Amino acid sequence: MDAAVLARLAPALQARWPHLRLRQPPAEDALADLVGTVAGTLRAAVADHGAATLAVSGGRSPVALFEALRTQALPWAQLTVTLVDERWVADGHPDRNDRLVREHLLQGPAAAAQFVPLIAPGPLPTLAEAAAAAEARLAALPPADLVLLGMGADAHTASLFPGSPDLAAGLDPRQPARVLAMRLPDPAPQPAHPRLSWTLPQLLRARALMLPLQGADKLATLARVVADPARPASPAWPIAHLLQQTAVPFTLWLPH
Ligand SMILES: O=C1O[C@H](COP(=O)(O)O)[C@@H](O)[C@H](O)[C@H]1O
Repeated sequence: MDAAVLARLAPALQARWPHLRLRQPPAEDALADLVGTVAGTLRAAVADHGAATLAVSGGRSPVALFEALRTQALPWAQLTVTLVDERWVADGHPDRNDRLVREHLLQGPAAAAQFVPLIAPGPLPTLAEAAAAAEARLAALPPADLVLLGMGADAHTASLFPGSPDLAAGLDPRQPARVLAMRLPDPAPQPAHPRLSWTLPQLLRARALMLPLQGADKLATLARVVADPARPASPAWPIAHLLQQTAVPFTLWLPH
């Protein structure tokens, strides 16, 4: 991404959404800053109420964070880890977000954490059955102490995809469901599996939201979201629904 566009992004974000907590550490400190903040938030939650719930995103971006986080001295046995979205594809498939979490986060001492996948291991249920089972599993969990969000270059977050026929339901502030089946828009983004996704109200039950953003394409998208003069929180920009809200502290990492 053009350095000049990046230089304008942080001030533009802060002007539009002054409540956002922006972090822009030097490149060599970026991962340590992110891991330290995540670990500190989880330790504080355990100190406060004896346990912590961390909800993570899938995709490829979190791999470095997961591999660094799992080396942290955390009270792993007091942690519950879950996912904000899942791809509806067979158990063990390389595109499954739970596989990513098991392989890159829940290793070594971190394996002591309780993991609550959105789709149970075993034969793949129908999408509707998977959504109903995920709803029941999430209902049994306390609100997340921390949600680690991801964002696609199309401005989706969790699996709230622009153009999905299920997006309006997912972004409805009165939506009672914690998780919904999300059919993909046409043309479908890759990997083109239908999804399960946390809804906006479920994301906003969290105590903290964090988004580490990297990649020129995603920064360019964010620049377009901020520059939308009329309605940044439109169905075209699912991420903006989280950036604009003031109920839950939102920390955003930008590259330096
Ligand atoms: O499909 C997904 O995309 C987003 C972003 O993924 P990335 O590969 O660009 O990091 C991710 O946050 C979401 O959990 C995932 O299912």
